[in-house]
Amino acid sequence: MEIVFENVDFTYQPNSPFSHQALKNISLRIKHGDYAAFIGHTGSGKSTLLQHLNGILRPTSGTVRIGDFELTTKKNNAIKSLRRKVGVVFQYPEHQLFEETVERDILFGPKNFGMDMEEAKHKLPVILEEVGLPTDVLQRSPFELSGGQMRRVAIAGVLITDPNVLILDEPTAGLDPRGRKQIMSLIDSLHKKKRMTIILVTHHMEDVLRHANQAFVLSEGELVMQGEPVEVFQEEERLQDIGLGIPEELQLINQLQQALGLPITYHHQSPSELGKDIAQALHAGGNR
Ligand SMILES: Nc1ncnc2c1ncn2[C@@H]1O[C@H](COP(=O)(O)OP(=O)(O)OP(=O)(O)O)[C@@H](O)[C@H]1O
Repeated sequence: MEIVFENVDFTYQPNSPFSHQALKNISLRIKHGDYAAFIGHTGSGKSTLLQHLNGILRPTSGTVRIGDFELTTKKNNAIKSLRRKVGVVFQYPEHQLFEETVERDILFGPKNFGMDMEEAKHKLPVILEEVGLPTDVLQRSPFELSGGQMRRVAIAGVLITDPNVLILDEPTAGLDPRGRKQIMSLIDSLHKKKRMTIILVTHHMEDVLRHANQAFVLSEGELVMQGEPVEVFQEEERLQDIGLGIPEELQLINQLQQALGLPITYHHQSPSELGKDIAQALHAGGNR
């Protein structure tokens, strides 16, 4: 499902003294199977933009196309089928887990969408395996689980409706570094194995660099930069001007390049591979 925004404006409470334009003339394209990351300072419009992707909000003007579905200023009855195909894991999803058992929580979506419940129940073990939870978790209360496990339950609750697009608004907020790494690698595996389009909002620039293939930068409701993360992060000064930084590994590379006058290219290495590249560049520099 390709996602296209064409000249999208969105204003909260139009025609009121509290009116606020949160999106300004946004045009963008996310191809099927992309891993897109949205970054921007707080209040830049990221959540507002995400809410257009499954019809929670509709543009004040302009068009959002998601596959065959067109979201315009007019109301549309097909919104429920869109919501099944575009799953959203909101910020702090554990605040929306409210059923007595994990099983009931995961089955909330299928029930809401009027899906065949026997079929949905049948899928539970597979979905649990995909998100890395044991089956005995099903009869436990969601509130007995760790933060990372609760995020997995929320992701399972979205995956069970079989979406093509998975949207995650700050999925690692409040998790410790280990929990964050686990959730990011779970998202990676969903992207690769299920060939889902991933749309991520995050404040962690390292995660954008390591995982996404497209970065979109919002500032004051405008899309100010877009491209491959490594290209976007080359614009360090522009990013600083809008209150954003670049990942630590790129800062390190930039500093080394400046100090030593040696070219070091980043191409999605693990830290140890990056270390080797730097050592090689230093060695080559020393032999010049
Ligand atoms: N319901 C609302 N009514 C009026 N203004 C709103 C509403 N929701 C958000 N806004 C405003 O719209 C702008 C964009 O908000 P949004 O939540 O999309 O930003 P964000 O980039 O997701 O921020 P954060 O990183 O803090 O989640 C902000 O100025 C915000 O105050």
